[in-house]
Amino acid sequence: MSIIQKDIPYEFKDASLLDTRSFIGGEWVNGSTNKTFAVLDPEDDELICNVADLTREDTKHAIEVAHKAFLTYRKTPPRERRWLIRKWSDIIKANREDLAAICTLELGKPYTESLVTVDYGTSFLDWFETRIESLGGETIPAARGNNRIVTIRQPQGVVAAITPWNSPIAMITRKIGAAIAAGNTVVCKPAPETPLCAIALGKLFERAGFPKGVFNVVTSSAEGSADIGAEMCENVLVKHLSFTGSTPVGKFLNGECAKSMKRTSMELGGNAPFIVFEDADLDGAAEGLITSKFRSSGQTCVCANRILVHQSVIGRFKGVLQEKLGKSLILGSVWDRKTNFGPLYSSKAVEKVKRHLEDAQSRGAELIMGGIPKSEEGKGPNFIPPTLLVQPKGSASREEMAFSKEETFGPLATLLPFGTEEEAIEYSNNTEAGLAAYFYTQDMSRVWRVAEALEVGMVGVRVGLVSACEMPFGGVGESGAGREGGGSCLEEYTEVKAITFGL
Ligand SMILES: O=CCCC(=O)O
Repeated sequence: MSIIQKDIPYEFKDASLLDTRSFIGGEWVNGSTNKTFAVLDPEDDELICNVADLTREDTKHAIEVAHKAFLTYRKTPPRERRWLIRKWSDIIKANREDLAAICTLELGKPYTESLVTVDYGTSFLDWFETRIESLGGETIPAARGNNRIVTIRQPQGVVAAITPWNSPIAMITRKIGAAIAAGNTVVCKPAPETPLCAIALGKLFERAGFPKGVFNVVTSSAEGSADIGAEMCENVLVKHLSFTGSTPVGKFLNGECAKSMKRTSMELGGNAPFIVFEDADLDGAAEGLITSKFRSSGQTCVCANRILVHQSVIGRFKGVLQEKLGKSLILGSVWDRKTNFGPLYSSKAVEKVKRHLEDAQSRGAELIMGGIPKSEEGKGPNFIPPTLLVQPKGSASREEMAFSKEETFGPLATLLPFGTEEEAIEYSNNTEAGLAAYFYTQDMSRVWRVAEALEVGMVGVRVGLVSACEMPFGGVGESGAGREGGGSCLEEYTEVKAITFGL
């Protein structure tokens, strides 16, 4: 019998991937209290199912189990770890469609986009697999004479991972895959809105043949999340906390982890500028902006948030963008294969977009397309169409606009005019959250100048999408610390040990 309590237009090939239980030490458990929490379908806010609501005590148990597993797993030869990671990736690929359906169901992501998300998720495992056997140290001639120094890299121990709702597959493979590939064991707490993908990934992990306790999933309600986070920060068996989420929560967790000097990886908020210079290819820039701003309905931390267009081309750019938006984004049921633009994940997200839209309009921005739909338009409670505004020159200061201070995390794009390169850079850097930035120009000198001047961790030059398994993902300032993916992906989850030999 399916655990899903509503009708959906998708038939699972393997309904056993759907489960409401947590995964600890290779066992599927309901938790010590048997309490549950509701998971809702963002498309209509209807109940999907009730999932096990685990406690702090359950989390402590999961950490102990993961620690015990670590004592043997850390000795697994790299070649064997490689085959296990490969197997997990292959099994995920074999279940790609069902996994995408689970993502669509709990995140409201259009099914076709969910398939891409599954592929993005496995790309990390495939990338990590290639790095495992080269995870080595160095040989260093000692300056003091007859000594020789070598370094080795060892896994850290139990890694606790707190993963976000907006990318419930790839953020798990990106964190957990790297930690496990490097020889650690993991306790993962998925977001309360999207626990089902994590549970399904646990099922597929189990089938890949890893030892019990290497990957553990602790599900919890929003109310219980703080307690679970506290256990992860305070438990001395946890050696590394990896978090993707908001800056305030990340700063709090980082502070708590500092008390026991835990390593942390923090992927926090962004507020990405997107700059269209006067010499830009406007077609390319409009396509890049659609990808960057409207991918996942604007719900990623690297989505463009502050859009600057040179005052001499803003009129033309608006026309090109509007035309391309009308043609490229297809709204409809998230289960329809043609749909590529879906609802937001919750009413909380809708409220924020609404607030940013009203704020921009109250400061003089003109609505060009989209806006908050009236309830009788019947597109579902959390749906906001692609929304475009233009701020006329000379109106209220752009620094005062709500989206200049916090990321919208929704499909709202306001075009802001600017005059000089210096002005664009100054406005772009006027944020604590330096995660990603994008710009379009044909001038190679400007490419280098601007790329070097932007205070962010990732720059897209003439591209609207930078995310890739081989690119070090992460930001500067309050957008986080550490990098995920890229060349040092596994090193993040190891400790260097130096061994000095006397000859
Ligand atoms: O929002 C989190 C990360 C999304 C991405 O990897 O592009």
